[in-house]
Amino acid sequence: MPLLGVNIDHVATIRQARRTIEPDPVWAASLAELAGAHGITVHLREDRRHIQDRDVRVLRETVQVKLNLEMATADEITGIALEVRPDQCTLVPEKREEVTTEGGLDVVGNRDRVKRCVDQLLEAGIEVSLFIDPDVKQIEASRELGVHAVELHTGAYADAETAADIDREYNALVTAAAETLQRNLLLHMGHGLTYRNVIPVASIAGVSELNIGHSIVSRAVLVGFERAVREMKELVSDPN
Ligand SMILES: CC(=O)[C@@H](O)[C@H](O)COP(=O)(O)O
Ligand SMILES: NCC(=O)COP(=O)(O)O
Repeated sequence: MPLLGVNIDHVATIRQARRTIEPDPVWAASLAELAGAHGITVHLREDRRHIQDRDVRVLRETVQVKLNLEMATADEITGIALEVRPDQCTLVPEKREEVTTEGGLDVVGNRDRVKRCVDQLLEAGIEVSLFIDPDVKQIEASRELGVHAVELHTGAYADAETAADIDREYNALVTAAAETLQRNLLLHMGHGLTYRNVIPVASIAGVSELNIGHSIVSRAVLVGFERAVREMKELVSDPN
């Protein structure tokens, strides 16, 4: 059974829409833990559009399950990771103008830069995972860097619309999963997984960690909406 890492980035997205203090992703992490999450994932983007430095530092103090920090290979962020020491760092590509992480890290094309970051993290005793497309060349390049795991980007599968496209992208994940396991790398997967598309991915043999965020936060907003309105209505209808 894969472990569930809950990505709480988009709790912070709602907070940053007003640059206020709520909702606090630290509280969301505690609730996720109480609900049985095996891990908490946050992506400290260089542009700080959602998760902030303070969140990562407080989460390091409060999270009792695995804390997974997603990060670019940038020196500034690597410095924060080395200071905060999450249990795991997942290296991801970043583009300022993207809405979300569009593709996997190009480990083949950026070997030296990725290696420099990986080496520093491994030396500090932090587990390292590389967020890559389901591509055998990227898997092999990841293995050569001595990382613990790869996280296969499930976005193309999640975005596929026709049955043929879904099948093709799913088969690519299944093949890449087998290639990953053959190389004795831990197999993680994530991005764009939802309540509708997760079951086939969770069923892939050997997947040990799924990181899921946007869909959980989206559902939380809706399943909590009625109660939130009721509670506000009680306050305004009976202010005394
Ligand atoms: C790397 C990844 O797949 C997710 O963490 C995703 O990056 C969430 O953050 P964004 O939606 O800001 O990309
Ligand atoms: N690495 C994937 C992740 O952490 C969550 O991605 P998403 O579910 O928010 O698309």
